[in-house]
Amino acid sequence: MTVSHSIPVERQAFRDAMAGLAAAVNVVTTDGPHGRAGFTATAVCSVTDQPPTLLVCINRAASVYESFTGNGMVCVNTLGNGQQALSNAFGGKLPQEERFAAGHWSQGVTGAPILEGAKLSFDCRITSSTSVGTHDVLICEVLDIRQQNEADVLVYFARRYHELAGTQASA
Ligand SMILES: NC(=O)C1=CN([C@@H]2O[C@H](COP(=O)(O)OP(=O)(O)OC[C@H]3O[C@@H](n4cnc5c(N)ncnc54)[C@H](O)[C@@H]3O)[C@@H](O)[C@H]2O)C=CC1
Ligand SMILES: Cc1cc2nc3c(=O)[nH]c(=O)nc-3n(C[C@H](O)[C@H](O)[C@H](O)COP(=O)(O)O)c2cc1C
Repeated sequence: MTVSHSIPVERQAFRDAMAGLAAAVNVVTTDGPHGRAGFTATAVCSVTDQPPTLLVCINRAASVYESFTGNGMVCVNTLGNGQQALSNAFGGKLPQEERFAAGHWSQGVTGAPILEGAKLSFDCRITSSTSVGTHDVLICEVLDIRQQNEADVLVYFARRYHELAGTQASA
């Protein structure tokens, strides 16, 4: 293996490499005094199970950024098969009303919109955040989990969507 510390990795080379990482697709939502908002995110992962915590990376240039940091509450809705249209709606430049018109919503403990029919929904409170480059890493404590759908999961890999078959195993 060749290791070099002197040659900076170009942005496009990083993206091309990251396109080789398969990731779940999430519609991340918020609501509160700073408005209802949502965006598509693949930069989501588990941090610790005590207390149950996940992270979400959000671009500070996104139109939704102030709503998320201002409200301090998020719901991470993990998409299942057949929900690519929702991913596209929340990943594009559509106004928020048009994004939310693409789905049906309820509310849980945090007030953030819960997507009806999502595979999983994690209702969370943002406990801290750290700026890294263009993004903020939001540390989110999970207050409630809804497992809504046993269907296949939607995966984003090689710049397109895939449906991954199989039921989820429990420990
Ligand atoms: N962390 C970051 O700032 C970004 C990371 N990426 C990573 O590189 C891979 C390839 O990306 P692309 O070549 O753009 O094609 P792509 O087709 O995979 O990306 C689709 C769209 O999602 C956006 N996107 C994906 N991940 C994002 C992120 N973490 N933050 C902000 N926007 C994001 C892209 O900019 C693009 O508009 C992505 O799948 C992702 O893993 C891509 C863009 C930005
Ligand atoms: C598959 C996919 C994954 C994305 N992942 C992220 C992400 O993890 N973090 C992020 O900040 N933006 C991500 N985006 C981009 C946002 O969804 C997009 O910038 C936002 O919805 C549009 O921003 P706007 O409201 O400024 O138009 C992703 C988009 C797509 C299509």
